This record gives sequence, C-alpha cells and structure tokens, in this order.
Amino acid sequence: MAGGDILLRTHGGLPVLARASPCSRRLRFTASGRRAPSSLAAAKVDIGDVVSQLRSGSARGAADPKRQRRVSEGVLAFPRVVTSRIRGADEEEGQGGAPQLDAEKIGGVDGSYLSETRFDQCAISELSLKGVKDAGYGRMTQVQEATLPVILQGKDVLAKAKTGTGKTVAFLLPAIEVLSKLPSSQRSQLRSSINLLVMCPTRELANQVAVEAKKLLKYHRSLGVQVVIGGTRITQEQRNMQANPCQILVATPGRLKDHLENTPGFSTRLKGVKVLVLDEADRLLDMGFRRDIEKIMAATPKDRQTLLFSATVPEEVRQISHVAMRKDYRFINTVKEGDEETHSQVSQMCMIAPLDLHFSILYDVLKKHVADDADYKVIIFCTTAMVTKLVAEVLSQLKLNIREIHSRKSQSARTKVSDEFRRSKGVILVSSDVSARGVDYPDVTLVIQVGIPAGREQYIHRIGRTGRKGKEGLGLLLLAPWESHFLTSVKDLSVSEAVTPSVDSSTQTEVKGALRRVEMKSKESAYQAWLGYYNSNKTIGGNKSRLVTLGEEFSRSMGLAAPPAIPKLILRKMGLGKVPGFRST
Ligand SMILES: Nc1ncnc2c1ncn2[C@@H]1O[C@H](COP(=O)(O)OP(=O)(O)OP(=O)(O)O)[C@@H](O)[C@H]1O
Repeated sequence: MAGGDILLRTHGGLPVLARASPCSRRLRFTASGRRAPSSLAAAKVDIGDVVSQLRSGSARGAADPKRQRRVSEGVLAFPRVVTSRIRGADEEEGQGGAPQLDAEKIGGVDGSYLSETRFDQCAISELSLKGVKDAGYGRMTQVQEATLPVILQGKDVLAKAKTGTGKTVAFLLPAIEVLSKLPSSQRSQLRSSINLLVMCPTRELANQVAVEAKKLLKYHRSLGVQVVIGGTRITQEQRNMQANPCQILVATPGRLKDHLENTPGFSTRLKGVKVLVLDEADRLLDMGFRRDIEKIMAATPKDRQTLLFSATVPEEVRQISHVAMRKDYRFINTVKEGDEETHSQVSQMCMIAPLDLHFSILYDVLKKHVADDADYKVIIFCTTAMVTKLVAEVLSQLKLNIREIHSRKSQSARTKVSDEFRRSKGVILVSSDVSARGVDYPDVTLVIQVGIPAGREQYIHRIGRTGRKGKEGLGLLLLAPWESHFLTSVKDLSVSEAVTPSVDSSTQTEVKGALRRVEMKSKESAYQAWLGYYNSNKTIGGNKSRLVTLGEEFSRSMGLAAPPAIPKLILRKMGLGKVPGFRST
C-alpha cells in the first residue's frame, strides 16, 4: 500500500478508518496525524494487520493538530508514538523531553475550553469567589466568561457551548449573585419563596446540578438548595421543603408539576422566582416535556430572568425560545463559526455491520479497549431501557465489569450506580439515554452508541460524555446497514468509518454461549422495546412489513430462532395490530 494512503491504526483498542466513508466528508487520523482529503482511495485493512497497539493517550494526542501545535510550542508533552509504520513525515520526533505540565492546570489537554479571565477579575461577591476557589476553579471557561456579564446585567440568555465546558457554573454563579443581592426587605418578605428554579431533564443531572450549587454556596450561609426529582417519595420531599424551605430548587419537570398540583403552598412559593434556568433547554422544550414546562413557566412571574443553556440549539428551539424568554434576550454561542459542535480531541468513528454481528463486535471492541487502556471507563448507549438491560446482561455473562442504568431501575439503584461510576475506573456503564445529557463523569475513555440515536442532538450529547474539560476521548457508533442513513444527519461532524473487525470464531462462540445464558424474559422485553423504538423512527417505522423483517433480524441477533410473541394490546398500541408477520399472545 502506498504510505500516504494508509489510514489504519488502532486507537484506544479500535481499528481506525481504512477507507473513505460515504458518510463523512472529512477523514481523520492519517498516518501523519493530519486530516486526509476525502478523495483518498479506499484501503481496507483487517484488524489483524495492525502493526502495534498504541497506548490510547499517545495515539489520540498524535491525531490532534491543536495538541501538536502546543507540543511544538513546548507547552505540553505526550509520549512518543511507538510505531514506525504509522509515523508520518511530520509526526513528532524527540518530543518526549518537552516539559510535562499538569494538564488540569492548563485546562485539560489543550486548555481551549478555558478563557484568559480569572474569576477574581469579575464582579462577583467575595462569598461566591471563596466558593469558586474552594471548588478549584481559577480561570473561567469560555462560556462562563461570555455569559456572566450579560446575566449579571439582568438579560435573558440563550447560551450554546460544547459539552463539558462548564455551563452549569455559567448559569449557577450569576444566578446565585442575583439572589445574594436581593434587598434584605424583599428577602424576608419572600423568605419561604423559591427564587432560583433550575429545571433538568433527568434525575441524575438534577442531583449533579445541586452538588455544584452547594459548592458555590459554601460561604453563602443564608442560601440553600433542594432537589425534587421523580422516583423518590413525594411526601418526604414535601416534609423536607416544609421543614427547611430553600430559595434554590433544582427539579425534573414531572415531579415539579406534581408539587405544583399537590403540594399546598407550593405555587405561592414559585411566585418568588427571580431566575428560571432550563438546563438542556432544547430537550426541555421538545414535545416530551413541553407541556409540563409551559405549565411550570406559567406558575412563575412574567418578569423573571430566564436562562436557557445547551450544547445543541437547533433552529426550532431558537424559533420557540420566545415562549420562555423576553423579546430582547441574548443568544450567546461559544461554538465558533465553522467549528463543529463536537470536540476535535474526541475521535469519532462509526462501524456498519449486520445486526447479528453486533454483540460479537461489541465484545471484541471492549476486550481490545480494556487491554489497551488500564484506566478504561466506557459508556455504552442503547436505544431503550429494556435493550440496555439485555446488553448489560450479555456483557456481564462475558465477564466484563458491567454496570447498568436506565429508567426501569429504582432511583436508589440509579443513584448508587451513577455515584460509583463517577468515582471508578476499569468499568463499563451500559446506559439508556438517562445518561445522555449533562452528566459529568470524569475521564470516560470511550463512548459506544449501539443502534440509531434518537437524533443528531442526542448523538452529540452522548458523545459529549467523553472529552470533557479539554480531555481526549473516543466515540464509536455501531449501526446496521439499514441504519446508515443516520450518518447524513451528522455528516458535518468528523465521523470516520472504522473497519469492521473480522471477529474470530472463539469470540463468536463465547458470545453465543453468553446469549444462551441470558433469560428468555429479558430477550422478550428487549424485542418488544426494540420494535417500539424502531416503529417510531420516521424512516424505519414507515415501512411496517420491513419492520417485521428487521425485528426477525434483531431476534436472531439475540440467538432466537423465531421472534417472541407480543401481547395483542401492545401490538395494537404500537399501531402494529393489523400488520401481518408479528406473533401475538
Ligand atoms: N472554570 C472552571 N475551571 C475548571 N473546571 C471547571 C470550571 N467550570 C466548571 N468546571 C468543571 O467542568 C466540568 C464540566 O462542567 P459541566 O458539567 O457544567 O459542563 P457542561 O458544559 O454543562 O456539559 P454538558 O453539555 O455535558 O451538560 C465539571 O466537572 C465542572 O466541575
């Protein structure tokens, strides 16, 4: 093969692009670490052909041109790339002697998520400043620098900034400042009122926002924060709120609406809201939450300040943001013109393979990643809660260190797993979309998405669980050929097509054995959920007879000879009652 055409190497245990993808306009990870033009000839290479496994850190670093620049400036060093096969003409030689600085201190790998401005250069109170300092924050992130003065002026703000760049502090800090500056007469008058209301789409995120708020409130002794989320006893929350009403409330929409309707005095407390935050605003304003959110907004004063934050702000959200904000709101977008919405230091790959190979490929990729990176920390996103459960069970049977999180788990189990995953390394979290947005698990090395994501935005948020705070990461999207149309919706992102590994027969045998050991009940539930998910996908669900065939393919991938029967009522609810080909009970 011509040297310049070889695009393959392993990357955190993954084989990296060997051919020009129809889906990606740009290809990353050439031998030189530079982007290759999309016209490059295809050069398919088998995984067994890979000369050496790179330690994931070095491989990733070499691929990032920005990082290379910093290296040449002597700012940061990373280990030398170890194979001569992949070393390109302009690959670093002899960089190992450059001074090694603490990546955290200079803002992650390339520091680009931090601004030049320090918190102590800003107009914030001494009390907040002490909290910020104790939290370990010195310089502001770019989104914090851009939004703080505008929020402090009292403006409504719609802010867009990439995942993991500190949006939580960006809305919490100025909102806390607003509260702490309320005239004391107003404060005593509004003693039991809620002055800052933060809405989050998931329970884990709400808890996390409250933890961040507590850090910032450390020295604000007169301000407190409470969380109300579903899955916990509402009476307990009512008692807590009664015993110790806090000015700051972090909530998920369903539970907040519950309190609005059933907790005496709660709607009066909401009349005190000065600042309303919609974290993951585009999600909260989409159809799933919209009604609850509108009801909640209607219960708060019209003259409140409203802050909408997200890493994705699709045009429709801009269109409807006037529902939530005053006309003169400011749109602050820290994603630069022409820049992608995902991080350049996250290598994004997709693999397209028949469904019946997905479990084997998943296992193969995981084994390699685990062997490649002792500090591995992986999140696997699945389409639905029941498919998540199934994937977790299969991978657990294969003796991988698996944790499972989705909406069908009790809240206490979810909290336990979430806390444990945050602290741990050497673990794989199989998750539904409950972990897709906002959750800040440090040092995730690899994010795998199995099956078509709910949309472009969900893809971006899921992959945003790695590469946080300027760190590096890997992303893999595993699709069946009939799902590959999804790639057009992310064609502006640098998603490279990875070579599908030729999985050896012993891996396949192990996977078959694992599938056999998983209970039939799990497979039935997964099949039903899988059908529901793809049935509601616009492109795939449109053709019902094809859905029957695809369902058969999925059931075969679980090792079943025939698809499980589905209760008539459920088939009818899915609008599949009259479709020939489904077995019903
Ligand atoms: N100024 C700062 N300096 C260093 N670290 C910071 C700073 N501000 C926030 N962080 C940390 O950065 C991490 C990411 O922050 P956060 O979770 O708020 O990101 P985000 O932009 O909201 O991400 P997502 O889009 O996924 O919700 C957190 O661990 C947070 O504590």
